[in-house]
Amino acid sequence: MSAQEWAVEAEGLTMRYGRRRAPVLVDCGLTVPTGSVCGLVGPNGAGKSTLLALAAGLLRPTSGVLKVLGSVPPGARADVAYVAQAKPLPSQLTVAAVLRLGAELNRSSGRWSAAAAESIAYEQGGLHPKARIHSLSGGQRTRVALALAFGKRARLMLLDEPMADLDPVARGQLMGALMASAAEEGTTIVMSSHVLPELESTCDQLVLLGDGRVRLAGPVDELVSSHVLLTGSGSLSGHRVVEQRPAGRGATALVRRGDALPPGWEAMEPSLQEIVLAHLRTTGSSAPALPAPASSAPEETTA
Ligand SMILES: Nc1ncnc2c1ncn2[C@@H]1O[C@H](COP(=O)(O)OP(=O)(O)OP(=O)(O)O)[C@@H](O)[C@H]1O
Repeated sequence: MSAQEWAVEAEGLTMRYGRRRAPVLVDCGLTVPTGSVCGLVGPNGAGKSTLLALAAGLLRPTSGVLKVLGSVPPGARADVAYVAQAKPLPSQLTVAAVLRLGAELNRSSGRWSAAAAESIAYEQGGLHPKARIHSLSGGQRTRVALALAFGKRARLMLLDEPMADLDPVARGQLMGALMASAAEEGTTIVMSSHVLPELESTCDQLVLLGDGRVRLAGPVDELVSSHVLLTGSGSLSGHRVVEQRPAGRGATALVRRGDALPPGWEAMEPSLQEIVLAHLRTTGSSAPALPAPASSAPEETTA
């Protein structure tokens, strides 16, 4: 793929908040193809919001290369919509005024769609145009933030846990709108989330961060086909084991697909959720990032 075909590309990306702090992201390399829907997962504190804020141009990397739509952020700002986890909006304004502000701020791009923004806020969301932001619930505020993102008709949407405070109907509705935007307009979507089933049904790319590093990244179908879920017992020596857990009298193990099945084990195709959970469980928790080892390749244990 040429550089133009990556919506986001990072190489050796390192970020620390202050010289004395441990780095939050260490030597991260990843690519997100244009037009893809990419799930960004990782434990609390893994650096997902930091990565999205870097891509939005709100933070500067400590070192390494980060390009968004071919430019160093915030170079492509006009083509990027960013919805932060906190969804900051002017609390005294009405919903209609916020959407007017969105139209004003995006006038120069010529791409603003009042219809797209209003559809999310009013038709689908039932918000009153005269409602003030401070009077809205958390989920309703999220809807306004997403309405702005849809109105912008950006080429890339960077969404930080966009569905976290939405009810199940609203989640389905807005995920549907995101998928339609990706399918019909080729919008690239990078979305952090802890809701794995939601990602499984929507994402074609995945990036898993852990301990400040990219632990797993690539097309979902390749990630699934490169793993096998084994049940049984016996030695897994020589196999690249991601995680092994006791189950009944034997064990289940998620391993990287190799040439031959080990004797005594039955193989199944794992779900994306099983793969992500296994990597998350073996990646550690919300501990601070470790100093950089030599490579950012996915880490596995070998039994
Ligand atoms: N402004 C900041 N100043 C200093 N440290 C920060 C700042 N923002 C984030 N951090 C630290 O960077 C690390 C990664 O935080 P980040 O919010 O990127 O993680 P996350 O993966 O989005 O977590 P979560 O799933 O909980 O939202 C955490 O250890 C956090 O304390």
